[in-house]
Amino acid sequence: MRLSGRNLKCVRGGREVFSGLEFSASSGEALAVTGPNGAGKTSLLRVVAGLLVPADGAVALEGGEAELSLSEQAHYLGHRDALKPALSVLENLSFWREFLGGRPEDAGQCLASVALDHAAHLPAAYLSAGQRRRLSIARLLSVRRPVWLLDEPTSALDAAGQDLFVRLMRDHLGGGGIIVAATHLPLGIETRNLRMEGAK
Ligand SMILES: Nc1ncnc2c1ncn2[C@@H]1O[C@H](COP(=O)(O)OP(=O)(O)OP(=O)(O)O)[C@@H](O)[C@H]1O
Repeated sequence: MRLSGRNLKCVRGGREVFSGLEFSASSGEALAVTGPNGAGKTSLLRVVAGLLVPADGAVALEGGEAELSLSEQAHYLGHRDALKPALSVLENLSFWREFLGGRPEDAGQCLASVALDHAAHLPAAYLSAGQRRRLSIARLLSVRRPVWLLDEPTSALDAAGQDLFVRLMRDHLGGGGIIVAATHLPLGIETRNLRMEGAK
Protein backbone atom coordinates (compact mmCIF):
# COMPACT_ATOMS: atom_id res chain seq x y z
CA MET A 1 0.00 0.00 0.00
CA ARG A 2 1.29 3.46 -0.80
CA LEU A 3 -0.13 6.85 0.12
CA SER A 4 1.07 9.75 -1.97
CA GLY A 5 0.40 13.41 -2.58
CA ARG A 6 1.37 15.02 -5.86
CA ASN A 7 1.81 18.72 -6.56
CA LEU A 8 -0.53 19.67 -3.73
CA LYS A 9 -1.61 23.23 -3.33
CA CYS A 10 -3.70 24.54 -0.46
CA VAL A 11 -5.35 27.94 -0.24
CA ARG A 12 -7.12 29.09 2.92
CA GLY A 13 -8.94 32.37 3.36
CA GLY A 14 -7.65 33.45 -0.07
CA ARG A 15 -4.02 32.94 0.99
CA GLU A 16 -1.73 30.24 -0.35
CA VAL A 17 -0.57 28.01 2.51
CA PHE A 18 1.57 25.64 0.40
CA SER A 19 2.01 24.60 -3.20
CA GLY A 20 3.92 22.00 -5.20
CA LEU A 21 3.98 19.74 -2.15
CA GLU A 22 4.93 16.10 -2.71
CA PHE A 23 5.03 13.23 -0.22
CA SER A 24 4.69 9.49 -0.07
CA ALA A 25 4.51 6.82 2.59
CA SER A 26 4.34 3.06 2.11
CA SER A 27 3.00 0.26 4.32
CA GLY A 28 4.90 0.16 7.57
CA GLU A 29 6.14 3.75 7.25
CA ALA A 30 5.47 6.82 9.35
CA LEU A 31 5.85 10.32 7.98
CA ALA A 32 6.43 13.11 10.52
CA VAL A 33 5.19 16.46 9.23
CA THR A 34 7.10 19.25 10.94
CA GLY A 35 7.38 23.01 10.56
CA PRO A 36 6.63 26.27 12.34
CA ASN A 37 3.19 27.36 13.51
CA GLY A 38 0.99 28.17 10.53
CA ALA A 39 3.18 26.26 8.04
CA GLY A 40 0.20 24.18 6.95
CA LYS A 41 0.66 20.85 8.78
CA THR A 42 -2.97 20.60 9.90
CA SER A 43 -4.12 21.81 6.49
CA LEU A 44 -2.13 19.02 4.82
CA LEU A 45 -3.62 16.37 7.11
CA ARG A 46 -7.10 17.70 6.39
CA VAL A 47 -6.43 17.58 2.65
CA VAL A 48 -5.29 13.95 2.94
CA ALA A 49 -8.33 13.11 5.08
CA GLY A 50 -10.61 14.57 2.43
CA LEU A 51 -11.85 17.33 4.77
CA LEU A 52 -10.29 20.10 2.65
CA VAL A 53 -10.23 20.21 -1.14
CA PRO A 54 -6.78 21.02 -2.55
CA ALA A 55 -6.58 23.94 -4.97
CA ASP A 56 -4.33 21.74 -7.13
CA GLY A 57 -2.83 18.26 -7.13
CA ALA A 58 -4.20 15.03 -5.72
CA VAL A 59 -3.79 12.47 -2.99
CA ALA A 60 -3.99 8.76 -3.78
CA LEU A 61 -3.85 5.46 -1.93
CA GLU A 62 -2.57 2.61 -4.07
CA GLY A 63 -3.06 -0.98 -2.99
CA GLY A 64 -5.92 -0.28 -0.58
CA GLU A 65 -9.47 -1.55 -0.90
CA ALA A 66 -10.58 -0.62 -4.40
CA GLU A 67 -14.23 -0.06 -3.48
CA LEU A 68 -13.45 2.26 -0.58
CA SER A 69 -12.36 5.91 -0.78
CA LEU A 70 -9.19 7.10 0.96
CA SER A 71 -11.33 8.82 3.62
CA GLU A 72 -13.02 5.51 4.35
CA GLN A 73 -9.63 3.88 4.85
CA ALA A 74 -8.19 6.61 7.06
CA HIS A 75 -8.60 7.71 10.66
CA TYR A 76 -8.18 11.44 11.29
CA LEU A 77 -7.24 12.36 14.83
CA GLY A 78 -7.45 16.14 15.07
CA HIS A 79 -6.18 18.65 17.63
CA ARG A 80 -9.46 18.54 19.43
CA ASP A 81 -10.88 15.37 20.95
CA ALA A 82 -14.20 14.71 19.24
CA LEU A 83 -16.09 13.52 22.30
CA LYS A 84 -19.62 13.98 23.53
CA PRO A 85 -19.29 15.09 27.18
CA ALA A 86 -22.65 13.72 28.35
CA LEU A 87 -21.96 10.22 27.03
CA SER A 88 -19.87 7.74 28.97
CA VAL A 89 -16.45 6.65 27.78
CA LEU A 90 -17.93 3.39 26.46
CA GLU A 91 -20.88 5.17 24.79
CA ASN A 92 -18.49 7.57 23.05
CA LEU A 93 -16.53 4.63 21.69
CA SER A 94 -19.74 2.83 20.64
CA PHE A 95 -20.84 5.98 18.81
CA TRP A 96 -17.60 6.06 16.85
CA ARG A 97 -17.68 2.34 16.07
CA GLU A 98 -21.15 2.74 14.56
CA PHE A 99 -20.35 6.01 12.81
CA LEU A 100 -17.17 4.70 11.23
CA GLY A 101 -18.75 1.42 10.08
CA GLY A 102 -16.70 -1.62 9.17
CA ARG A 103 -15.99 -4.51 11.50
CA PRO A 104 -15.76 -3.20 15.05
CA GLU A 105 -13.11 -4.44 17.45
CA ASP A 106 -14.00 -5.37 21.02
CA ALA A 107 -14.72 -2.10 22.85
CA GLY A 108 -13.46 -3.35 26.22
CA GLN A 109 -10.21 -4.43 24.62
CA CYS A 110 -9.79 -1.02 22.94
CA LEU A 111 -10.28 0.77 26.27
CA ALA A 112 -7.86 -1.62 27.98
CA SER A 113 -5.28 -0.84 25.28
CA VAL A 114 -5.30 2.80 26.34
CA ALA A 115 -5.66 1.97 30.06
CA LEU A 116 -9.14 3.48 30.31
CA ASP A 117 -11.11 0.31 31.04
CA HIS A 118 -11.56 1.40 34.68
CA ALA A 119 -13.38 4.55 33.45
CA ALA A 120 -15.73 2.87 30.94
CA HIS A 121 -18.90 4.19 32.60
CA LEU A 122 -17.65 7.66 33.53
CA PRO A 123 -19.14 10.59 31.55
CA ALA A 124 -16.52 11.91 29.12
CA ALA A 125 -17.03 15.36 30.71
CA TYR A 126 -15.20 14.09 33.81
CA LEU A 127 -12.08 12.95 31.95
CA SER A 128 -8.77 14.76 32.28
CA ALA A 129 -7.14 16.15 29.13
CA GLY A 130 -4.81 13.15 28.91
CA GLN A 131 -7.69 10.71 29.43
CA ARG A 132 -9.68 12.43 26.68
CA ARG A 133 -6.70 11.99 24.35
CA ARG A 134 -6.48 8.31 25.33
CA LEU A 135 -10.15 7.86 24.48
CA SER A 136 -9.57 9.54 21.10
CA ILE A 137 -6.70 7.14 20.51
CA ALA A 138 -9.03 4.23 21.35
CA ARG A 139 -11.08 5.35 18.35
CA LEU A 140 -8.12 4.46 16.12
CA LEU A 141 -8.33 0.94 17.47
CA SER A 142 -12.12 0.59 17.48
CA VAL A 143 -12.36 0.07 13.71
CA ARG A 144 -9.24 -0.99 11.83
CA ARG A 145 -8.23 1.45 9.12
CA PRO A 146 -4.81 1.31 7.43
CA VAL A 147 -4.04 5.04 7.31
CA TRP A 148 -3.69 7.05 10.52
CA LEU A 149 -3.61 10.84 10.12
CA LEU A 150 -2.57 12.29 13.46
CA ASP A 151 -2.41 15.94 14.48
CA GLU A 152 -0.16 16.46 17.51
CA PRO A 153 -1.20 13.01 18.77
CA THR A 154 0.82 13.01 21.97
CA SER A 155 -0.37 16.39 23.28
CA ALA A 156 -1.61 16.03 26.89
CA LEU A 157 -0.26 12.48 27.23
CA ASP A 158 1.89 11.70 30.26
CA ALA A 159 5.04 9.57 29.96
CA ALA A 160 3.08 6.32 30.40
CA GLY A 161 0.54 7.47 27.82
CA GLN A 162 3.30 8.31 25.36
CA ASP A 163 4.91 4.89 25.84
CA LEU A 164 1.58 3.22 25.33
CA PHE A 165 0.91 5.22 22.17
CA VAL A 166 4.38 4.39 20.80
CA ARG A 167 3.53 0.68 21.21
CA LEU A 168 0.19 1.15 19.42
CA MET A 169 1.84 3.05 16.55
CA ARG A 170 4.49 0.31 16.24
CA ASP A 171 1.79 -2.39 16.15
CA HIS A 172 -0.07 -0.43 13.49
CA LEU A 173 3.04 -0.06 11.32
CA GLY A 174 4.00 -3.69 11.95
CA GLY A 175 0.59 -4.72 10.59
CA GLY A 176 1.27 -2.82 7.36
CA GLY A 177 -0.39 0.46 8.36
CA ILE A 178 0.71 3.96 7.38
CA ILE A 179 1.00 6.98 9.71
CA VAL A 180 1.19 10.65 8.76
CA ALA A 181 1.60 12.76 11.88
CA ALA A 182 1.92 16.52 12.32
CA THR A 183 4.15 17.05 15.29
CA HIS A 184 6.43 19.49 17.08
CA LEU A 185 7.92 16.70 19.22
CA PRO A 186 9.70 13.45 18.34
CA LEU A 187 7.11 10.69 18.03
CA GLY A 188 9.27 7.98 19.57
CA ILE A 189 9.13 5.82 16.45
CA GLU A 190 11.26 5.76 13.33
CA THR A 191 9.91 8.31 10.86
CA ARG A 192 10.61 9.85 7.51
CA ASN A 193 10.34 13.61 7.69
CA LEU A 194 8.38 16.11 5.70
CA ARG A 195 9.44 19.63 6.62
CA MET A 196 7.00 22.42 5.80
CA GLU A 197 8.18 26.00 5.79
CA GLY A 198 4.91 27.67 4.83
CA ALA A 199 4.33 30.12 1.98
CA LYS A 200 6.69 33.10 2.01
N1 LIG B 1 -10.45 28.13 8.30
C1 LIG B 1 -9.42 28.89 7.91
N2 LIG B 1 -9.62 30.01 7.16
C2 LIG B 1 -8.58 30.77 6.75
N3 LIG B 1 -7.30 30.48 7.05
C3 LIG B 1 -7.05 29.40 7.79
C4 LIG B 1 -8.09 28.54 8.25
N4 LIG B 1 -7.53 27.54 8.94
C5 LIG B 1 -6.20 27.76 8.92
N5 LIG B 1 -5.92 28.86 8.23
C6 LIG B 1 -4.58 29.42 7.97
O1 LIG B 1 -3.82 28.44 7.26
C7 LIG B 1 -2.45 28.51 7.67
C8 LIG B 1 -1.99 27.12 8.03
O2 LIG B 1 -2.66 26.68 9.20
P1 LIG B 1 -2.45 25.23 9.80
O3 LIG B 1 -3.37 25.07 10.96
O4 LIG B 1 -2.53 24.24 8.70
O5 LIG B 1 -0.93 25.32 10.29
P2 LIG B 1 -0.07 24.35 11.22
O6 LIG B 1 1.25 24.16 10.55
O7 LIG B 1 -0.84 23.13 11.54
O8 LIG B 1 0.13 25.23 12.51
P3 LIG B 1 0.34 24.85 14.07
O9 LIG B 1 1.77 24.34 14.19
O10 LIG B 1 0.18 26.16 14.75
O11 LIG B 1 -0.70 23.85 14.46
C9 LIG B 1 -2.39 29.51 8.82
O12 LIG B 1 -1.89 30.73 8.32
C10 LIG B 1 -3.82 29.65 9.27
O13 LIG B 1 -4.09 30.93 9.76
